[in-house]
Amino acid sequence: MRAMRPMPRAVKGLACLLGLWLLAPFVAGMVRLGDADWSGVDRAGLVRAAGVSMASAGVATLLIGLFGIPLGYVLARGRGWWTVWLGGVVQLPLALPPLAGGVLLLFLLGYGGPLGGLGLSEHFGGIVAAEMFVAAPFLIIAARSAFAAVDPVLEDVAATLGHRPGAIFRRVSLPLAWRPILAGLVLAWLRAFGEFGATVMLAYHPYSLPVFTYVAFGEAGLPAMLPVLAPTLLLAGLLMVAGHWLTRPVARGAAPRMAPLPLPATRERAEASPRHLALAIHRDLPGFTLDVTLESRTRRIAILGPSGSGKSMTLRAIAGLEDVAGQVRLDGGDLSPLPPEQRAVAYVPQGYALPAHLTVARQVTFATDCVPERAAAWMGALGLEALSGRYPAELSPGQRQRVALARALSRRRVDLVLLDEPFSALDAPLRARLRREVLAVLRGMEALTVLVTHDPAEALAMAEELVLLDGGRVIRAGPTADVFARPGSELAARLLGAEAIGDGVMLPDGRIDLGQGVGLLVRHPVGEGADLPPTGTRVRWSARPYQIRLAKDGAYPARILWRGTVRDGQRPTRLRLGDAELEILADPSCEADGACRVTIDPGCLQVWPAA
Ligand SMILES: Nc1ncnc2c1ncn2[C@@H]1O[C@H](COP(=O)(O)OP(=O)(O)OP(=O)(O)O)[C@@H](O)[C@H]1O
Repeated sequence: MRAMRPMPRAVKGLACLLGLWLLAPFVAGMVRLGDADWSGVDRAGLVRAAGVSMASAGVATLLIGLFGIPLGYVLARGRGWWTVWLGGVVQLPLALPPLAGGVLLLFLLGYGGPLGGLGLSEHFGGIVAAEMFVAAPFLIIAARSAFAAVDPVLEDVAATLGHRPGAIFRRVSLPLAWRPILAGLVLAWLRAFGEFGATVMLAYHPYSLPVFTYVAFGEAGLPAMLPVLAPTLLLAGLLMVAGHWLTRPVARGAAPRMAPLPLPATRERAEASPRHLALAIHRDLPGFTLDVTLESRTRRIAILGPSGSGKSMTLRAIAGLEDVAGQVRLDGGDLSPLPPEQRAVAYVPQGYALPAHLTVARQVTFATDCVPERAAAWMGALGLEALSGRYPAELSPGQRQRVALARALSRRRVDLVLLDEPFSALDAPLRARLRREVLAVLRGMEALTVLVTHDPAEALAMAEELVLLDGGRVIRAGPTADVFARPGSELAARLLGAEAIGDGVMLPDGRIDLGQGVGLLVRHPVGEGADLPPTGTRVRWSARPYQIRLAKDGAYPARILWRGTVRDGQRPTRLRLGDAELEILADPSCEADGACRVTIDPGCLQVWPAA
């Protein structure tokens, strides 16, 4: 459990003062208990009035809950002027003195009013109507805040798992918001139970408990009040205790048992055929425009880009969760008109989106078309079996990420696997193992995978095609090896991890003239010399710092300019190669100094025309 942080003294002092002020009238009443006059109390009338108040408050609260919970949801999720207007309207009864509220209700429900024919005036129904009017805002405001606190991404992910809006409301939004809503219902009942002003205007008869108290006060004065107040205090106290009990933390539910089967990927399967994804999507936001056009025939695409470049938005647009213009086509079929629950996607969002009220086992089996055996297999493969009864709050970020992965991959039918940084919270060995396992499963699936990542190595390991995004636009796309070899711009090269960058001029034999007689050999993955910038073009080139190695028999002469201290088993070393100065990570055991030779694999070089 989290350690308690000390509270500021001033805050505690102010809180206690208000608590004392609220308690003071009760103490004052207790002190006067001895003066209570029980003789003149109409006990039968008191019991009747208490019954009327309990029943009317109960009916009013039921109706308030039935209509107020949906209204709270609409206010929390709705957009536009009418939600603002509606939000103001529901607070009006709070702003009015209850007597004024009663007068307005009389205009509506009294004799001659538009709803006077209902005959609610001087009727039990009138008490309920008055209580609803004054007590409803308590529940609506509580429900609106409770729903607003539910992360909309949880609802989005539930939609991608096949749940329709009604089911999402019942299975995600309502359970997550339930405890504050229950507290709102208790408050509404208490307010309805104690309601006097509006009731006395609309329905003086039959006596509710507050009206009975008022009448008794008028007839017998203060000494008769204590016996009359006793049931009020008792009932209110009982309800508060019941409310506290109802809103206590819920007990842990038992996890369903599942018999694990081997993962689909462990069965030998040939890699499925490529799929055709065509994107032409556009979205204008204040300060950001997403404009992605992309055509790809492959099985696994990685989207790489700096933070805020639109990677997640693109993924969400493919899932149908983003309000974009344009089209998302898969194998020629237009997905754009389909809601997320009909797009057959396995979506792993960045924040994992695990509803707090479901155990790990229930999270993993949450999809409408979950295959329980597959879920069990994934739980085993991802090391989640021992955690199956835990709630998300009891998991580490890495464990939550694994649950989100298992949930997405346990669906029966998946056309698109959409992974938003699915391995980012995992430690390096687990990340490497999971990458391998997930890749093996993806190879065996018919689905097309779109992976969002910051990690060029992950993109290289997992994707056949690579898309580089910057500022909401595609700056380079193509086969992964091709994009790595020809990033096309310095920005793209840096996104791919280029750090050692030099200049040169293309020579006719597929080499780059680095100056001082050094001709750097470049091999294009598609074929020797193919698709290289034309001879004479000024180019920039790069390699990763660890891809330039000091070696006695290296192909190129170089000069060491500076050697740093060993860090993480490598020594940062600056050297001159031709006219370029490069920083590399050298093997610390290498003692070379001054003149040296280096080797660079021609296949790892990235080349692009200088701007
Ligand atoms: N409601 C909004 N109004 C204005 N801009 C928005 C809104 N929502 C998102 N953005 C902007 O859209 C851009 C793309 O967001 P997105 O989440 O797709 O980025 P990303 O590339 O996934 O970033 P990261 O790698 O940090 O997750 C960001 O620059 C963000 O500031």
